[in-house]
Amino acid sequence: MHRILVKKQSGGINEKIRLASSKSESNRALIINALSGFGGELQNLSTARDTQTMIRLLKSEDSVADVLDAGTTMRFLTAYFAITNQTKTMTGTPRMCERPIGILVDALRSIGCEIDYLAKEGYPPTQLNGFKEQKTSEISIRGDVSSQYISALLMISPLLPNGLTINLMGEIGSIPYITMTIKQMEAFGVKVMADWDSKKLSVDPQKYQATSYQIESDWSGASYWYSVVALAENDDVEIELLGLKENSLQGDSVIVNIMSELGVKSTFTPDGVLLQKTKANDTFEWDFTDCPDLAQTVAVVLVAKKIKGVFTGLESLKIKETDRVLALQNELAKIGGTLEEVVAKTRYEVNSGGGWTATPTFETYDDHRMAMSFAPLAMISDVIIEEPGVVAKSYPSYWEDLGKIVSLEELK
Ligand SMILES: O=C(O)C1=C[C@@H](OP(=O)(O)O)[C@@H](O)[C@H](O)C1
Ligand SMILES: C=C(OP(=O)(O)O)C(=O)O
Repeated sequence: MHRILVKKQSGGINEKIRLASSKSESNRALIINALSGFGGELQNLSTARDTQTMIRLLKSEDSVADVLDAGTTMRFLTAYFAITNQTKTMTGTPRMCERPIGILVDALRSIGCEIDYLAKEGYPPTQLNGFKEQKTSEISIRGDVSSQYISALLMISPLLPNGLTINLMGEIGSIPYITMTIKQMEAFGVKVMADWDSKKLSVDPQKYQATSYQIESDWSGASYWYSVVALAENDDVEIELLGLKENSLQGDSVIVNIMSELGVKSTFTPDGVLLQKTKANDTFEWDFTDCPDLAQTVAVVLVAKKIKGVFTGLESLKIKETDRVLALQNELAKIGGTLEEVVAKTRYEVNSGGGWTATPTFETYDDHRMAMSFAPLAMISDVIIEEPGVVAKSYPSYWEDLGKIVSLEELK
């Protein structure tokens, strides 16, 4: 078992951090570039394991594609391999094989792809057996389980001989990730007709144009730096995050607004964004439907700063790298916090108790965001993070970067 001690940092901070690149943008650019014939030039591709896995599997001629724990890689490659008529076994970690894929498989089957389940109906591993002819050009798909199914279908749709119309059913989660997909498709010369009032996305048959594409830094990764500033007890704290843009494709850039209520002022600079301390509100309410990956960051900040919170839109958290609601409940308890479901499956309250005295040790549940959300508590006390290597999924240089402002010690 590996553990890392993150030592309390109470001094002033004046630091510039070059943020890691976005794995979400990288994985879309890689799929779209592959569909354009691999002719483009992708700049600032992420070093995240999820992206490196995508690169490896796009090149591999192996009949088995093991995506490890990468959700986008699983969903995007399933659609990509299916539609490009490749025979592949799609698999991943035990947790990946508990993350549903049935909605995507049903949609691909109705379009004309041959796909079998190799273990449990609705879940990986799957066997992709090719695509002969398009059976339909209009499908309906639930929008409340994962937007990744919709992004996966959108990206392959220009290649379908009759194009594709996708009717989105029910609530739609993670919409900014769908618009990110659409904008990246457009950057490669493809037009998508999106009618959000009637929840209809249509794509005519078209060719992607290979192009040069620059990937932005990662706003989800930026959120942990916002935590550092929000939790700092010293007012003399300034961190400039390099590589971020105000007009981002990433919905997680909403962290700017969230943290403006929790004690962090953002000022955009020519190189990125400057974070400074400001006063926090006493209460906080947010709907995370559009930005599920920020929920852990914000929950930790609320408990540590003793700000009472109300969270909605957490439905998808239970089927991510771990059940993030349960993981948060377990670990927040170690700092006197609670995340309580007050209205079944919709409304949660975040409360804080008396705080903590001994050095807390946080488990990470094979979830990079658990490690990265809890480590900034070092602005208040020493903390120990178990299995710190989990950060490799999205932000491999997280500890190296954090080490610029705090002392880290590997424990046996
Ligand atoms: O499309 C993407 O890049 C992602 C979409 C989101 O998933 P869901 O659509 O399953 O919420 C998000 O949580 C994930 O980290 C990345
Ligand atoms: C949920 C995440 O990723 P994925 O679904 O792509 O595994 C994440 O990065 O927080």
